[in-house]
Amino acid sequence: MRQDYLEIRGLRVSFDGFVAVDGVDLTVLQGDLRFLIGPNGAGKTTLVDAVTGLAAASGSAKFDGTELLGQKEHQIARAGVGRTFQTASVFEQLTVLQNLDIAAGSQRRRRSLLRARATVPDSVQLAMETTGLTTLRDRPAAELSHGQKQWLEIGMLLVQNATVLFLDEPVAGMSAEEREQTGELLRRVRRDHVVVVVEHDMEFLRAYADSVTVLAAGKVLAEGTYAQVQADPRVQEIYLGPGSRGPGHQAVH
Ligand SMILES: Nc1ncnc2c1ncn2[C@@H]1O[C@H](COP(=O)(O)OP(=O)(O)OP(=O)(O)O)[C@@H](O)[C@H]1O
Repeated sequence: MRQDYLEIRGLRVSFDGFVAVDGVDLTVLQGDLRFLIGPNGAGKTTLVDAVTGLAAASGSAKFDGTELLGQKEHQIARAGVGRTFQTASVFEQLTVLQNLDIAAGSQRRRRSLLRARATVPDSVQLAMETTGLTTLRDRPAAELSHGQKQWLEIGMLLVQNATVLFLDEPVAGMSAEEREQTGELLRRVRRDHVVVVVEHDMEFLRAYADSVTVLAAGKVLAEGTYAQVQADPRVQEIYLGPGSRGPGHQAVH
């Protein structure tokens, strides 16, 4: 079976002379649930912004042979690269199904979109099953829990045929049960997606990360399994250990 991958080489982003991402190389394979961690200001969000067309960057970021840098946001989305934001950007007054329909670019006219429908496109049905939202399909998004909104956002990426998923702190603010369900959801989607999770929650990371990349001051500080990076003295010093600027010391998002 073909295995998709994202390949970032020499990625560099600067803001008025301040280098936020400083020559990052990162390869993420389909099936490998990758977590991207590091202190506040390490450059994690800026890296995601660069690859998804929100920040100008130099170097290279390729997916499926396509160079993403220099392309517009919508072109990058069409190339199969999607992201979520910490604050879910779903349409609150529309139902789960309607949100997914819109994300799928359904051609149905607005009036028919707002009417209950007899059949649901396969891609939308599959996304509801994958995210566990099938029984909530006719609920307005406003009535969903924080966790369910995050899953809906992931579902919206799936129906857009995103193959590379960047997820920004998906479990922030979730209950313990929702976190576990999110972990299981990520395990399901990693099988046929390239998944990069930006996260500060170390318990979640320990439970679900296949591999971890640690960024610090715009550079890759360490990479490996959770156990490997956790044991790395440089990571201890900068992020995980006592006295570091690590997760125990993060501002609450
Ligand atoms: N638009 C911008 N203009 C100027 N500086 C910026 C801009 N965006 C980010 N930065 C700076 O770039 C650095 C990296 O920020 P970034 O948000 O990528 O870090 P992060 O690792 O995602 O941090 P956090 O964990 O707090 O989200 C920070 O010093 C930040 O202040």
